[in-house]
Parts: sequence; C-alpha cells; structure tokens
Amino acid sequence: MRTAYTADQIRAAEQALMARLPEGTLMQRAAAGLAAVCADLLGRVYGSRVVLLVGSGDNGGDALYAGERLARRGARVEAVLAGSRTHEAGLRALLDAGGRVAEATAIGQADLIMDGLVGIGASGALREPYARLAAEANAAGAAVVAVDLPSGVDASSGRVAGAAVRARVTVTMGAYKTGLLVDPGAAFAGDVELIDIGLGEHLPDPDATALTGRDVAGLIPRPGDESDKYRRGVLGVAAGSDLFTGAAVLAVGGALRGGSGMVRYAGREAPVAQVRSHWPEAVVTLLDAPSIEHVGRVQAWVLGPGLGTDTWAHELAVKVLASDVPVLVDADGLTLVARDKALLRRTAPVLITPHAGELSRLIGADRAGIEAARLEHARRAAAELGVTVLLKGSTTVVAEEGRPARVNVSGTPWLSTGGTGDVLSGLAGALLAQGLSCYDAASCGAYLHGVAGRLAADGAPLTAADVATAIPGAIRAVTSPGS
Ligand SMILES: NC(=O)C1=CN([C@@H]2O[C@H](COP(=O)(O)OP(=O)(O)OC[C@H]3O[C@@H](n4cnc5c(N)ncnc54)[C@H](OP(=O)(O)O)[C@@H]3O)[C@@H](O)[C@H]2O)[C@@H](O)CC1
Ligand SMILES: Nc1ncnc2c1ncn2[C@@H]1O[C@H](COP(=O)(O)OP(=O)(O)O)[C@@H](O)[C@H]1O
Ligand SMILES: [K+]
Repeated sequence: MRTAYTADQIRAAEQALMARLPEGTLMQRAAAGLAAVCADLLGRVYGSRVVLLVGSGDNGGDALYAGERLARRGARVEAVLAGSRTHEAGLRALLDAGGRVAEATAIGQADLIMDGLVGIGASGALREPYARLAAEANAAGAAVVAVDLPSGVDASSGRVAGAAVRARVTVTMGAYKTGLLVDPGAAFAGDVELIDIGLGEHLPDPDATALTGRDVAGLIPRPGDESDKYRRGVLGVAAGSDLFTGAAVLAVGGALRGGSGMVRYAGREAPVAQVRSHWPEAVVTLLDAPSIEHVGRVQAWVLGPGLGTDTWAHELAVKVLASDVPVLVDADGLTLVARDKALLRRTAPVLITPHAGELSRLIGADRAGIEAARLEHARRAAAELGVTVLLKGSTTVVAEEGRPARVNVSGTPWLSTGGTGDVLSGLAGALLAQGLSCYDAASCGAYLHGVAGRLAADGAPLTAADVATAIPGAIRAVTSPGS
C-alpha cells in the first residue's frame, strides 16, 4: 500500500528524526537521492547543463546540495536565486564545487532543470518571480525534476491555485505527500521517486493511501470448495428506465464480472427486455409496481444508473433503501437522494459513487470547486451524509469518516466516456454483495475498473462495454501478476 501524508505530518516526523541526528544529515540524504535521480535522467553527467531554481527555504537547499554533487561529477550547474534569501551553506557548497549563480535566461539552455522553488513550506499560489520561473521551466523543453513536490502544488491537498511546475519526475523526500496522489496536483508530478531519508518510524497514520494490485488481490474474495452461488453473495440491481436502457445493461455487465454468485435485475419493461437479451445469466424481475417484494434475497443493491427521477423511481429508491443490506447509490439514484436526504437514514451501510457534478447537488458546493479540491469535498460529503463516498474523476477518491482517504490511480483518461460509471457501479456492487465493506468494495472496485480500462483501451478509444468485458482480465492481472 502506498501511504501519503500532509505537510504538517511530514514536518512533525522530520523534526522528531532531526532531533536525533547531526544537523544537515537529512538534507544530505535528500540531496544524494535527488542527484542520483538527476544523473540517471541525464545519462551522461559530465558536460551537461543543469539549472537550479532556488527558493528561499530548505527546498532550495536540497537543490543546491544536489547541484553540488552534479557539479563534482563535471556538470555545468547554474543556480537561479529566486528568493529574498538563499540557503547559505548550500550555495557555498555549490560554488566550491564549481557551480555558479546565473540569471533566468540560463533556463533556456538547460538539459535538466531542478525545481527547488518551494516544497512543503509553501502557502497559497506561487508569488513572483517564482510563478514566472515556473512558466519558463515548463516552456523550456528540458527535463524538469521537482524537488519534493512540484512548486505550485499544495502538498496536503493537491490543489493548484495558480502557476505550477510541470515535472517529468518528482523526487519526494521521506514519504509521499497527499497532493502527489490527487489531481490536479498529481498531474503535475510526473513519475514520483521516493527517497528514503529514514522518516519511517516517526510517521503517524497516513492521511491518504493508494492500494496496489497486491493489496486488491488480498482483499477480493475467491471462491473455495465450499462455495455455492448463494454463499458467494447475490447482488440486486435496480437500474434503467424506458428512456435509459443502456445503463441497466452496463451496470449488470459490470456486476456479472465482479465475482458475486448471482445478479438479480429488477426494472421496467424496456430495460428488462434489454437486460434479458444481453445477459441470460442474470435473474430478471419485471416490476409491475415500484417494489422489491418479489425480487428474492440479495446481499447488496446497486440503485440508480439510468433509473430516471420520476415518482416511480423515487418509490423504488424508498423500497431499496428501506432494505437491511448495503446499498450503492449512483447516477439518478443520487439525484433522488439529493432531493430527499432522509432516504440515507438507514442502519445498513451506504456507498455513494458520484462524479463532481452529482456531488455538487448533494452537498451544495460548485463543481469546479470540487474538482479543484477533491479530497476535501469527498471527506466533507462522507461526514455530512454519514456514508462512504467514491468520488469519480481523473483520480478517484474514496472517503469514509475515521479512515484515511483511499486514492485510486490505476485508471486512464480513456475511461472518460459514457457508461463507464455504470460498469463501475455494477462491479463495486458485486464486491459489496460478496461481503466487502463499502470502503474496500469502493477502493477495490475503482482499482479493478481502472486496470480494466487500461486493458480495454491499450492506447485507443474504448467503450463502456469493453471495460466490463476486461474486468476478468483485470482480476487476473492482480491475482496472478506476470502470468
Ligand atoms: N525539514 C527537514 O528535515 C527536511 C526538509 N527538506 C526539504 O525542505 C523543504 C521544506 O523547507 P522549508 O520548510 O524551508 O520550506 P520551503 O518549502 O523550502 O519554502 C518555504 C519558503 O518559501 C517562501 N514561500 C512560501 N510560499 C510561497 C509562495 N506561494 N510563493 C513564493 N514563495 C513562497 C517563504 O519564504 P519567503 O520568501 O516568504 O520568505 C517560505 O519561507 C521540503 O519540501 C524538502 O524539500 C528535505 O531536505 C528533507 C529534510
Ligand atoms: N480523466 C480521467 N482519467 C481516469 N479516469 C477517468 C477520467 N475521467 C473519468 N474517469 C472515470 O470514468 C468513469 C466515468 O464515470 P461517470 O462520470 O459516472 O460516467 P457515466 O455516467 O457516463 O457512466 C469514472 O469511473 C471515472 O473515474
Ligand atoms: K519544489
């Protein structure tokens, strides 16, 4: 599991560690790691041109000491000093090694630019001249290496309030910062290399985590000798309407590949006909009235994709949410719940799977604000509504009160096409039906959905149905990697 921390958590851990070490030790460890990554990127260090963008704090200090190491190996290292002050010992070390101070025009000549403008000590949008230097570095065409995090990205949230450095590689010290995992910040970080500076034992519980394939493999159930279709868990799907039949087909398609023993679909005439013809494996009930009385027992429900928002749909939502099993609420189900939040007052767990627009209706925040601060809003929704939240988008965030947020980074932008969310709701619902908690079902579902998206896309457009088809391959990829 990848663990990530806020700036305050990192700072506290660094202070605890620093108290036990000779002064400057951590910065030397950071600089050594940073210089090694830069040397790898350069290929040939001797004779290469390296420009350091140096801010007034220790982030600039890291860059200066790493620059010193590259200068000793024959690189031509120039430091652009941007702050009102400069890490003095670091600058002296660079100059002693043959580096020099230069004007910003050096940026255009660089093979590699090291961004040491600001790190975890930054607050708010980059000020001048930092913002201009960030823009010049982005335009230069050289490999940009961010020190600790790209300047302009908020370490704790991933917010980008103005200009920011767009790095090819970010060399982060001691531990991941949450802002490196969550968009928009994550998109600026490039590949993230973690340098161990010995923080480990001083770190508290993480602020956020990201599951790996191995974690997912350890969490998702596999059938055993004693399994039968009922023991493996039965999922109910209440989705689709006469207007939106496709959502029902896609949600059931995702569900059938998610490993539950059986999928029961319940709906109106048109989606029932479609689901029957697409999925002979599903047990289908045509609803004469908005009731789940004759559907049979299930261990979890998916409620909402394409369901519509009329009185009939509302009545059905009332019945499903009155059941005593976990319910995943998506799409139109979220619109119904946003109108009538009392529906969420139930004893069994609720997992909601909104995109930013749907979340905006649920918590009365604007969409752009949610996209700019995804973690904060997902957490707020989880606390206010008392549910588990899976906020979809370029990075998917799972939030539940009292637990670290889980961030999913397995996906691909090819997933941004109609209907992929319906597939996710079926898949995560199937994991709920198999007994996973909302927190695990959401984060494993998002992970597998992302991998399925990558397998289905393979560098070209995909359809939502392709993603559903690729789910077994995604499960295989995490449970038997390399086979
Ligand atoms: N501690 C350790 O053991 C280790 C720390 N390490 C390294 O230290 C880094 C943290 O260093 P730090 O605390 O000195 O803060 P840092 O991020 O360099 O800059 C803060 C200064 O920038 C300024 N500034 C702020 N906001 C701004 C803005 N929006 N726009 C423009 N300027 C802004 C402001 O100064 P001002 O110019 O206002 O006087 C402020 O004082 C950390 O990320 C890691 O790289 C590693 O070596 C491992 C060991
Ligand atoms: N840029 C992106 N990168 C990765 N995944 C994305 C991106 N944009 C959207 N997605 C994923 O695609 C899916 C879209 O779901 P949703 O918005 O509900 O679409 P629909 O309602 O059409 O099914 C979500 O799983 C989301 O996380
Ligand atoms: K930086």
